[in-house]
Amino acid sequence: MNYLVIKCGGSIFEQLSPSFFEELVQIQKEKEFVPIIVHGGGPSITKTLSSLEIETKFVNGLRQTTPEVLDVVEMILSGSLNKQIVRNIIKAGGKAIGISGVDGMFLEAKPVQNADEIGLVGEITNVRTEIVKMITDMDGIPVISPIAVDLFGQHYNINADLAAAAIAKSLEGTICLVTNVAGVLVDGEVQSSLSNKQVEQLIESQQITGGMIPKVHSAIDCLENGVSNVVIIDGTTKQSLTRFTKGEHSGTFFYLEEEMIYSGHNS
Ligand SMILES: Nc1ncnc2c1ncn2[C@@H]1O[C@H](COP(=O)(O)OP(=O)(O)O)[C@@H](O)[C@H]1O
Ligand SMILES: CC(=O)N[C@@H](CCC(=O)OP(=O)(O)O)C(=O)O
Repeated sequence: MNYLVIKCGGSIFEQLSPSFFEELVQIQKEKEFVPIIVHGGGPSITKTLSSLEIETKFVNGLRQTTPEVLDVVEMILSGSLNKQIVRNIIKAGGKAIGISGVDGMFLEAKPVQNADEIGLVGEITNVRTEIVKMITDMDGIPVISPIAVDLFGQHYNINADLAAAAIAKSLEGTICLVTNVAGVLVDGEVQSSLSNKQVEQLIESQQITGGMIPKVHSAIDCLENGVSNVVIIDGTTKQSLTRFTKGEHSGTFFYLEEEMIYSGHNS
């Protein structure tokens, strides 16, 4: 099976047109790829937190998550946004089944290393792929919200790019990170491809910041762990998904740059 993990960022929810979901349903019908949606929802979470007068802070693109914040994150991601996407797929003629990483312990996690600083943010330790396979075997499109759980029933907030990467790695699929920019920009120019080394340099020089950091880290992590095709594309451009599945180049592709091995010889 050629699983295609499509991560939809919260940054584009408002701008995703019905044609995006029609393309998705068409891709599923053509059967070359088995699509799986993983979604974020950062801006909606921030808006709701602000209406509740709860402060928002991000550390390297990850939300500082107190128990109070986590309740809001789960309500927005696994509640309204997940079901909004399910309904949009139904409107486009598809069958979608929405779950969060908590359901069936689909995404198992442990606290991140810097939990002292960022709270209830998790690192995924196990993906129960049989759960999405059950849905895709029924011709459903899984729609996954990135909340994870541990064996004690504690839940965790997971950045959606990192959740999508964990799922793509476990399924040895392809991953397409759909966002609100045309790709990774450097001095205003879209980079058509970037290597792991260039990514680190661009983070270091602060050309890549905020929400783009977990995205590029996920991209490289995927490549290093068996995912062959990783791209960031613009969800606001028509046909962006279809073009990707047809092998047309848009957005930013990623590749691994091997260490240069000195092959000189002494004479
Ligand atoms: N070098 C960069 N190129 C493009 N976008 C960048 C870059 N550095 C930071 N960003 C920011 O990252 C944002 C995308 O991340 P994010 O807002 O988390 O999106 P999503 O909700 O789709 O995950 C862009 O809208 C832009 O503001
Ligand atoms: C730990 C962490 O940062 N979780 C994210 C989950 C949502 C997300 O990733 O949404 P986007 O894809 O729109 O950025 C958050 O709380 O915002």
